Amino acid sequence: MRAEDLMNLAPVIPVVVLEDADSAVPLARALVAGGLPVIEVTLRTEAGLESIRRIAAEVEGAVVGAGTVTGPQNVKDSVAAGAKFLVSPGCTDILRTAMSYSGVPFLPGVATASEAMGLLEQGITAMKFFPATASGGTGFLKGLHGPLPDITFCPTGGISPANAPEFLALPNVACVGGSWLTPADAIAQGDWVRVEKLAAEAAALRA
Ligand SMILES: O=C(O)C(=O)C[C@H](O)[C@H](O)COP(=O)(O)O
Repeated sequence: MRAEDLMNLAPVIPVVVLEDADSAVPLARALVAGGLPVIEVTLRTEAGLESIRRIAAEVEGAVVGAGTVTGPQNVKDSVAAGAKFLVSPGCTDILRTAMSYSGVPFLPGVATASEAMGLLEQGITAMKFFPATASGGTGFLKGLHGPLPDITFCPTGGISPANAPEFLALPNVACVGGSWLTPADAIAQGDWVRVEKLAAEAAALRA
């Protein structure tokens, strides 16, 4: 699968931060049931890799990937755990090389025209735009579409149900990412019904 194909699977990629790997499977099931099969589990917490492992092994229909990938070891560990894609907040030469050889699609993070051009020079055309609202939001993406029409973005960082439609309407946006689908209190309470409802609302953002 190419990164572009991954981005077309659903309008929203939930960015999930898990403190307890026991929450991973029911949480992922709720997201998939709501219509969001692509799930990014961040490596920010100790439970991240184990959560990826369990979702990859147990949740039918889920396409689980790793977020907060910042170096080659993260790439190796994530793929070994079963990650089907990789997402990074920014990109360095070392990280790009590791992701390129990972065998799975990846979305390297960029926030400037030069960063995007650096990746384009390497043949990379799918990128995360991060942090999206703080770095110029839809105005930035509209501006970049003129000179760099071949890049497709997944804006993440500051996206909400309120502003997601504006981003999704842009020709160079295939999907958005966000943490709003999996609120920390819902996870702590095991409120999977709420997570499924949030996912269903997000899935309907692009009919
Ligand atoms: O952990 C990572 O790899 C990141 O790059 C950060 C996340 O993508 C954002 O934290 C999500 O942003 P919010 O939806 O505004 O919470």
